[in-house]
Amino acid sequence: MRIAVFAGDGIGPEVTSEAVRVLQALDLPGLELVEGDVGGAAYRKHGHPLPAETLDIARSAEAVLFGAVGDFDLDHLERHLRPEQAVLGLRKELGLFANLRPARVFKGLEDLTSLRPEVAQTIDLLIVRELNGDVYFGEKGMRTLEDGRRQGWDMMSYAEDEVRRIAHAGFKAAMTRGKKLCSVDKANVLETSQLWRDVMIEVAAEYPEVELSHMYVDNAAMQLVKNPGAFDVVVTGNLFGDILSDQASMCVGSIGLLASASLAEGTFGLYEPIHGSAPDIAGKGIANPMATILSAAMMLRHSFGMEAEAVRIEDAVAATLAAGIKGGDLGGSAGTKEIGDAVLARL
Ligand SMILES: NC(=O)C1=CN([C@@H]2O[C@H](COP(=O)(O)OP(=O)(O)OC[C@H]3O[C@@H](n4cnc5c(N)ncnc54)[C@H](O)[C@@H]3O)[C@@H](O)[C@H]2O)C=CC1
Ligand SMILES: CC(C)CC(=O)C(=O)O
Ligand SMILES: [Mg+2]
Repeated sequence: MRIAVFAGDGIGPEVTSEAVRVLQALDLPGLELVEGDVGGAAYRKHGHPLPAETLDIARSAEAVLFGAVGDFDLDHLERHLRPEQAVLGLRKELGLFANLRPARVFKGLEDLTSLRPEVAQTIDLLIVRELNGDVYFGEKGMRTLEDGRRQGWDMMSYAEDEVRRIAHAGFKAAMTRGKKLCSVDKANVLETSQLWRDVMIEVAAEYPEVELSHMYVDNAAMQLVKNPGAFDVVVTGNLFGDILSDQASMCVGSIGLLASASLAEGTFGLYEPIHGSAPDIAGKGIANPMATILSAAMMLRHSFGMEAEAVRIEDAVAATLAAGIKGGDLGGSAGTKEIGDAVLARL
């Protein structure tokens, strides 16, 4: 079990080390953890946020456990050298086009979410976000116009095959869950979204058991707060999925709880919390490591077929929360290590 561990910046190393402790406690056969530099930390050491040796480590592994990247002190750098390029680069280079972001309410947190408890407790949804296209990877630029105004642009585009493969990922996920797929787009104004919608309808014919619906992204943001229990699987593009998943995290209590898996066709995957490097709390030992610990559980399930071990981790996290052990993000006072200890004790 060769796992690449890329902790990154800010709270990345703090939350990743707790997830690593959990993996080590499981006594997994042949577990081998290989660390690599990413993000601002890698830029400071190697002059690049995603050095070639880091990419090699990822390619030599069966899975990547990723913390977070981002360093406001490096915002002056040219875009291709900024820390965030590490995670974008890994997603692109490794062909990780499907980003699975589950959100459900843990027992004991029903009244801590940003929703009414009776609304919050209905949430059990999965956002399937396309991860290799859209405005993040389209042609982009900045120029100064003749009249001196600056103009910036980022091209939004999807090719049919890119939509088709994420559509299949969405329908397949729906088949393992409640068989409802809501495709979120902005087809009333965007050509990209019209193509997206056309392809979703075409692929739906291969999954007659799944009920496909369509929703504009602005309405989806509203419904996520009004009636989140109505969603089962949401399939959407890179930008909309990025935004809606942060929103979904607050519907279930905190961004410190939302895990993710970034997948290609096979069993290889990159697993990371959905949050960033949180510079505002970095170095204080107060970040919630649960999202990263739950990402490790997703890794065991998907990349190594270890369902029982994944469930053990998820149960230990749930039991920790049910016992009232919470970080500051959930109104509690437990620190990063204390939460890690509590999860380990319950394993
Ligand atoms: N995948 C990645 O590596 C990502 C990187 N970023 C980068 O991270 C940096 C910070 O971005 P922000 O917009 O501030 O987003 P962020 O997700 O890092 O933080 C947003 C807010 O949530 C809080 N938060 C995040 N994770 C938490 C945790 N585990 N426990 C408790 N509180 C937590 C933070 O303290 C902050 O108030 C930027 O450089 C950004 O580009 C942002 C998102 C994802
Ligand atoms: C660098 C960003 C695109 C990362 C992010 O916000 C995310 O993937 O959720
Ligand atoms: Mg995001």
